[in-house]
Amino acid sequence: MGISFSLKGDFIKKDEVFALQKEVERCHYALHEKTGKGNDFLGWVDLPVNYDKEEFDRIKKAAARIQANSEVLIVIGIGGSYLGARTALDFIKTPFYNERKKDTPDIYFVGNNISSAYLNDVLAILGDRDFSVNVISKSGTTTEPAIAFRIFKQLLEKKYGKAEAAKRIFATTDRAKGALKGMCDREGYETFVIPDDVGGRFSVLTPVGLLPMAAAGVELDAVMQGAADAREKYSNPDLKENDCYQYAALRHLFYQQGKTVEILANYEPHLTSFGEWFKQLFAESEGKEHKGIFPVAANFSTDLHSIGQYIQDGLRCFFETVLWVKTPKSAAVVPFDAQDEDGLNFLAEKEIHFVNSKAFAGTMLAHMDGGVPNLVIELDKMDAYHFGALVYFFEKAVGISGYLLDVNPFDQPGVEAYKKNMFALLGKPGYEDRKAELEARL
Ligand SMILES: O=P(O)(O)OC[C@H]1O[C@](O)(CO)[C@@H](O)[C@@H]1O
Repeated sequence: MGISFSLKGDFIKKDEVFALQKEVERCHYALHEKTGKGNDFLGWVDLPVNYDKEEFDRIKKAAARIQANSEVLIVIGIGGSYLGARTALDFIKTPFYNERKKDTPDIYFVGNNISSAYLNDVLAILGDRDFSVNVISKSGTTTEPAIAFRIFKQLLEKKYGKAEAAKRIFATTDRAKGALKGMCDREGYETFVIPDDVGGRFSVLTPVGLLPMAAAGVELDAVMQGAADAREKYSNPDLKENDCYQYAALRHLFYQQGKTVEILANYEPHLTSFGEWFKQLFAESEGKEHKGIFPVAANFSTDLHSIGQYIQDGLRCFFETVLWVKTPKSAAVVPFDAQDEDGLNFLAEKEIHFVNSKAFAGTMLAHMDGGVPNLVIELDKMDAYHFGALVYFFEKAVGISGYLLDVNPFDQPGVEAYKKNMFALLGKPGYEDRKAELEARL
């Protein structure tokens, strides 16, 4: 499997890492034997081999129907009900997926913010093209997707009539409970299940991520194979043999040294949204009890010209994890220029990826010289197989890392605070006292 991991420099000695063997082993067995905190949300551990095959086929059939009758697929969801599919398309296809000539529908993601301007822009881009909707919400009551669903459901019904609209709505939600599930049963929408034991941020390999991927023509079998191979590879409790556990252990050691921020850096714009997915996975899993590494993402070399200064010379409170892709999706060379006014002819006819690789190596050494530890995850390429594998690598790593930190990595109670305030300020019935108290503070 084409993923490798290494610690660069000597910020931490190998022996210090391996000294965590017993601790890591405890976390490993807590995950695999389901005896740790949040153990009712461990469905993702065996998901790559233990998933509903009948539903998997149904996803492919639904995707084929969407491809046949829709020029656009509107995907509605937020957080884990959105970021996995978004990053899969960018990673496996391209961030220019919608602009590319293709025989699969354009895909637009809505319901991941509360901006009327964003919604209006998507409506304008959609125009009068034929479309379908995939609404994704485990709870069915999340404000952002619920508002968007109202809008696109009404648009579908106006355009096609209620019966035909119902055939164009695909809902990915809880098996039995929730507002969305109730609506699906009543209206006859085709539904796909977010398993009870898989939380939102761990749901990319469920129908949450798989239906939009399939609609875009991604080979789902390759995604699942990558994840299954990663599951196998990272199931060894021996820290010396397990790259994923070494990554988790190193994060823990850096955290103990006061490195409270992790920058996930990449050198491919196809990985920008992977950084967004990573941020949710780690922030919701570890940021609790006033503990946890704060995850941020950076896109190099772009951001070397913005936050690069801070990384080199600012506070020393972070470490970097660099995602490096060995083989780019396509190649190009630096052209020769007879004038050579920019002095770049020494690079003429050289691969642009070669230049990128030297930017990566040079940056890593500069940042390490500046006191920033570097971890490197090397990926052979960006395809469906490696996407599945990389997703599993990070999911397993955050499980171990969260247990090392002694938090429940599988809940997210803190997310409720803003929702309660928002509902109170919006005047939701039942929140009257809170509304008065909050308004007095504004
Ligand atoms: O699928 P739902 O229930 O709409 O929730 C969306 C997201 O909201 C959260 O519950 C809180 O951010 C996430 O964990 C989840 O991914």
